[in-house]
Amino acid sequence: MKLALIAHDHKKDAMVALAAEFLPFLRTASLMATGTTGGRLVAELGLQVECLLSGPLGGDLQIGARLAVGEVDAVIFLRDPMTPQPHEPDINALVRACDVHDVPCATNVAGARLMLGRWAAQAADGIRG
Ligand SMILES: O=C(CO)COP(=O)(O)O
Repeated sequence: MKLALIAHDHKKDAMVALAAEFLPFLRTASLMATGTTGGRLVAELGLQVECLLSGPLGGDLQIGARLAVGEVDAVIFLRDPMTPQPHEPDINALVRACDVHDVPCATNVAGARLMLGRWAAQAADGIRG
């Protein structure tokens, strides 16, 4: 499973808590993230994460480009709906790329829990054989 993880500043604590909740599964996944989000996941949870550019510097676009060529299976993008972002066009481009390529995209914790819960259970079933 190739997962992209992205969180706006006010959602970064929630992303770290979510990742902690699903740590065993996430350790088995191939992770990429925008720069600051990824840095926190590495520093606070010891996850292996390919850290791309920070979102405002083009990280969302990098993830969108990777997704367009089949290198991303799902996106968890904890957006902050209350704060205007200078790179709003990049954010929209990434979410649009998910829709164009029919890649699952959770934009809040509840949706992300549903996705991760299902995949974690599938992975556990696979391990049980
Ligand atoms: O701005 C972001 C996504 O649009 C997130 O970027 P950072 O993870 O670098 O803060």
